[in-house]
Formats: sequence, C-alpha cells, structure tokens
Amino acid sequence: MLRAHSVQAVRDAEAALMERTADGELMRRAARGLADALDDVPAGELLLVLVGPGNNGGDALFAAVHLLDRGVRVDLCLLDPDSVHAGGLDAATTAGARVVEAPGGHRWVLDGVLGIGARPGLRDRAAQWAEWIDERGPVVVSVDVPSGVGVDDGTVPGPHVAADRVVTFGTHKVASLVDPAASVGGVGLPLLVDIGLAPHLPDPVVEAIEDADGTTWAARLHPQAQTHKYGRGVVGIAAGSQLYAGAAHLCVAGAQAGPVGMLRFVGSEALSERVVDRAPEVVVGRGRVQAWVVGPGAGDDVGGRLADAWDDGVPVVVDAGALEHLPATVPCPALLTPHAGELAAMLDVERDDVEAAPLEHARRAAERWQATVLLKGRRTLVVGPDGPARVNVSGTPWLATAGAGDVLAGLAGSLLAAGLEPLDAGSLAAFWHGRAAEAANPGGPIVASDVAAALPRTIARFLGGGS
Ligand SMILES: NC(=O)C1=CN([C@@H]2O[C@H](COP(=O)(O)OP(=O)(O)OC[C@H]3O[C@@H](n4cnc5c(N)ncnc54)[C@H](OP(=O)(O)O)[C@@H]3O)[C@@H](O)[C@H]2O)[C@@H](O)CC1
Ligand SMILES: Nc1ncnc2c1ncn2[C@@H]1O[C@H](COP(=O)(O)OP(=O)(O)O)[C@@H](O)[C@H]1O
Repeated sequence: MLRAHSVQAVRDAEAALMERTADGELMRRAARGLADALDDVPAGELLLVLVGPGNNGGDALFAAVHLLDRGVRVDLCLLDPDSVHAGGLDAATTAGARVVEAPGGHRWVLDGVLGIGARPGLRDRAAQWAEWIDERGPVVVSVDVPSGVGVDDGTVPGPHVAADRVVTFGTHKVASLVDPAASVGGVGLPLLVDIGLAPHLPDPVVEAIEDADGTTWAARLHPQAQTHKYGRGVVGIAAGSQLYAGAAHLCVAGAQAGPVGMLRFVGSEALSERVVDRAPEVVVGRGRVQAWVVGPGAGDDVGGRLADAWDDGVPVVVDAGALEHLPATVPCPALLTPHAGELAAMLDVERDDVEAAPLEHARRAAERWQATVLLKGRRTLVVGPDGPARVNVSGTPWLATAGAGDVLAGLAGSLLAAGLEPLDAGSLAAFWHGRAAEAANPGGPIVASDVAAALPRTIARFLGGGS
C-alpha cells in the first residue's frame, strides 16, 4: 500500500530520527534525492529556484548546489530575503547561483516556496509567481508538495503552484494523493525519496492500493480447492429500470467479474428476462445472498428494494437512486457509492463544496450514516466512520463514461459477498475498475462495457502478483 501521513506525524517522525542522525543530515538526504529527480534538466539550462522562508526552501537550495555541480545554471528568487535558510543560500550562491528579483524567461522551475509548514493559499509575491507559472508554462518540479495546497486535507483553497511533478520526502502527504491537491501535482504520483522516516511513522491517515499488493489479496480471495458456488458467496442485484435497462446489464457484468459463485437478480419481469438473455448464469428472484447491490439505474421501486435488502441483514452497496432512500442510520454494514453530485444532495450542500473538499465531505457522510462511503471521481475515496481513508490511484479520465459506476457497484457487491469488509471491497473494486479501464483501450476512449470486459484479466493479473 502507498501510505500518506499527517504533517504532525511527519514532524514527530523527523524529531525521532534527528535524535539518531547528524545535524542537517535529513535535509542533505532530501536535497540529494531531489537533485537526482531533476536529472533530466540539461547541463547549461537555466533553472529558476523559488525559495520560501522555511526548510522547504532549504531543500531546494541544497539541491541547487548538486545541480550547479552538474553544469545546470541556477537563478534564485527569494520570497523574503530576510527569512531564508541561511546555510542553503550561502551554499547555493557560493556554488554559483545568482539571486534575481523576479522570474523571467526561465523554462525550468524548482518550487521550494512552501512545504508541510504551509498555510494554504499563496499571497503577494508568491501568488504572483504562481500566476507567472500559469501564464508562461515552464516545467515545474515542486519540493515535497505544490506550494499553496492544503497539505493535510488535499484542498486547494487559493492561489497555488501548479506542478508537473512533485518530489516528496519520507512518506506521502494527504495532498500527494487526494484531490484536488493531488491534481495540481501533475499526472503521476509524487516521487518518494527515502530519508529514513519509515520506522518512526505511525499508521497512515490515507493509504492506496498498488499492484504490488496483489498477493495479499489473493490469499483472501482465491477459492479453496474444495469450495462450492455458495461458498464463494452469492450477490443479489437490484438494478436497472425501463429507462435505464443497461444499468442492470452493466452492474451484472461488474459483479460477474468478481469473486462470487452466483448472482441473483431482482427487477421487473421484462428486465429480468433481458438480463438472463445476456447473462444466462444469473438466477432471477430473491433468495439467500451474502450481499446486495441496490440502485444502479433504478426506477420508482428502488426504496422498496432497498428496504428488502436491509431485511436480509447482509452488507449492502447503496448506489445512485437508492442513496435518496437512506434511513437515518443504516441497519447493516453498507458501502454508499455516490459521485460528487449525489453526495452533495445527501449532505444538502453544493456539488462545488464536495469537489473542493472531497475527503472532508466523504468523512462527514461516513460519520453521519455510520457507513463506508465511496466517493467517485478522478481520485475515488473510500472512507469508513473511523480508521484510515483509502484513495484510488488507478484509472484514466476516459473512465468518466456513462455506466462505469454501475460496473463498479456490481464489482464492489461481489467483493462484499465474498466476505471483504466494505472498506476493502470498495477500495479494491475501485482499483481494479481503474486498471481495467486503462487496459481496455490504452490512451483512448472506452465505454463501460469495455471496462467490464477487461476486468477478469485485470483481476487475474493482479491476484497473480503483478501489473
Ligand atoms: N519534516 C521532515 O521530515 C523533513 C522536512 N523537510 C523539508 O522541510 C519542509 C518543511 O519545512 P518548514 O517546517 O520550515 O515549513 P515550510 O513549508 O518550508 O515553510 C514554513 C514557513 O513558511 C511560512 N508560511 C506558511 N504559510 C505561508 C503562506 N501561505 N504564505 C507565506 N508564508 C507562509 C511560515 O510562516 P508562519 O506560518 O510561521 O508565519 C514559515 O515561516 C518540508 O516540506 C520539506 O521540504 C526535509 O528537509 C527533510 C525532512
Ligand atoms: N476524471 C476522472 N478520471 C478518472 N476516473 C473518473 C473521472 N471522473 C469519473 N471517474 C470514474 O468514472 C466512474 C463514473 O461513475 P458514475 O459517475 O457513477 O457514472 P454512471 O452513473 O454513469 O455509472 C467512477 O468510477 C469514477 O470514479
């Protein structure tokens, strides 16, 4: 798992580690790793370092010394000449860096304005630098986090640096993984430089499944040799309506790609017939199940379907229209799967509010309903009423396509029925769903059916322990 820690946890770990290391050693390690991550800056190129008042600026200044050694030319812009890492400034200027008043024609920028000590939102000169970056579009590498983001909550409440990539130290920060902050750090994940913090870090506040985790999940999901179909779990699906018949097919396809041994479908007679025509393995009508999926493409009967599902006393995936019928507290373990608009309606706030602070709103809903909330988006979040949040780092923007959520709900239901807890079922479903979308048509458009079709191979590859 990728792990992200709070600023306080990082500071505590740093303090513990510093007792065992020489003065300045951590910054030396950070600066070395940072300079290595900049090995694509050509010798002779002019790099602008934006230097803030704290240790984040110190890291950037010491990294500049390594770059100067390699023949890169370096200009420094100081946010406040009276408040700058003195040792770093001395080392960088001695090695040949020039202090300049303002950014000019620079094509490479190292953003060392603010790190984990930031109050989010840049002001004054720092805000002007961020504006210059937006206008001129140099290649920007941010030190630890893009300056100006909310490090502990992943928000972007004001002017900030938009980076092409981020080099972070010791552990990921919440802002490295959670949107909207993660999305201002470039397309990929931050590069993590090991500075020796790991043994001193507590449990993470946010974690993310990776391909390398496959074997761990395989041990929990592979059917035993002696098992029978009921032993693998049965999932019940109440999805689709006359208007959204396709949602039934897509939800069934998602569930069939998962680990269960059988699917039961409930819906109108006409819809049930269509479902069985396409998926002859599906059994129509209620019966014993280990989990329910209720809501994808649902019609007017969805409130009753959800009530029936609760009556069975098993875990329930509550999706789409069913989210409007949530009781004050959920009577069984539940995985609620809204997108931002649906979560806004659940919490009676605006969609923009949810998109500006998705982690906070997902947590609020998880607390209110005492359930696990899977908030869909570029970086889907899965959050329980307590414990670490999971964030999904697989996927492609092409996954923002009609019906993709129906496939995801079915897959999550299948994992719940196979015995996973809602947090695990939701986060694993989101991870596979994203990987399947990437595999379905690398770099190009996809439809939800493609994602469902790519899932079985994606899952097999993952459980086999590789990408
Ligand atoms: N911890 C570790 O393990 C390691 C940490 N390392 C590095 O240290 C970095 C953290 O350094 P840091 O603590 O000095 O904080 P940093 O973000 O540089 O600046 C704080 C200063 O900025 C100011 N300020 C704040 N917000 C502002 C705003 N909006 N606009 C303007 N000013 C603002 C703030 O002022 P104040 O809030 O006190 O008024 C304070 O003066 C970390 O990200 C990493 O790069 C590595 O070396 C290796 C190990
Ligand atoms: N920008 C994006 N990048 C990657 N994945 C996205 C993006 N936007 C949405 N998604 C994913 O696409 C799916 C859309 O689901 P949803 O909104 O429920 O669609 P539908 O209701 O049509 O099925 C979710 O899995 C969501 O996480």
